[in-house]
Amino acid sequence: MGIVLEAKGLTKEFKGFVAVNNVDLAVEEGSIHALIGPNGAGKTTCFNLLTKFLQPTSGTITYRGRDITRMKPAGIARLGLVRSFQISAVFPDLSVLQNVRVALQRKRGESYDFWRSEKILTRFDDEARAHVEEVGLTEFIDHRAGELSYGRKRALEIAATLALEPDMLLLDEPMAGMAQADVERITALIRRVAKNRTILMVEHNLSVVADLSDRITVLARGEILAEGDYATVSKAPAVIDAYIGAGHD
Ligand SMILES: Nc1ncnc2c1ncn2[C@@H]1O[C@H](COP(=O)(O)OP(=O)(O)OP(=O)(O)O)[C@@H](O)[C@H]1O
Repeated sequence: MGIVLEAKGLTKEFKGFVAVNNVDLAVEEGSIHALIGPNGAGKTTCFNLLTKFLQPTSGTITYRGRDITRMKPAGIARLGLVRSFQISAVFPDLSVLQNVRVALQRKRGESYDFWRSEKILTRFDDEARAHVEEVGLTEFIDHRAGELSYGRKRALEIAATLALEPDMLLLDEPMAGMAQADVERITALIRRVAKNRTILMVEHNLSVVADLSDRITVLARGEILAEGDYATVSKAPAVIDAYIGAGHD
């Protein structure tokens, strides 16, 4: 094992307001690591810094020992560090299979003209089917993505993300807006895709966090309050105070 993703002294200021303040974070290979904290703690900002959607004011980020601090999201995705697609990236009029195939074509199509070759399109189909199966959507493979339930759309989004062959997946509130049945389905799915990958997620649902995470980092006011497994962080007085003081949804 070892550290896959590491941030040191990560800081982000917005016009003098420090949203993330000197955060050190180390994500262990093969683990499920959660970033939690009350509203306004800086989780989203931190996530956007780690996925390179925002540039830090100061600090460094390394992925597998390589400095990625100044890289772009597409560049780190090629290294295997992939952020899950947003729901809006799922094409509602395409089928489940076609959506995953588009993701595969997008990845491979960068340097070659694959569109003309029937054989290669068929090969994409086989690969796409495997990803659809991995997320448990085989029975919906020919359904329009727009007809899927919210939770199944999220599963499709994860299948499209898997098409990019991530070693590490970054998930932004995977349970947001979900009914309990979907929460259970996506929890099982995350556990399954985590078997041979590393996962970092921002998540509000604390029972999901307790259930899934090997390690939890608690942020409040842009700083790390506590870190450890759920039993450890949930007992830390600073964490209890922060959640009670700031309110939580
Ligand atoms: N682009 C921005 N410009 C100015 N301030 C910002 C910007 N983005 C975030 N902030 C501020 O930084 C702080 C942290 O915000 P962030 O969204 O990272 O918190 P969070 O922990 O994700 O909160 P939530 O749980 O409510 O999503 C907040 O006070 C927010 O108002």
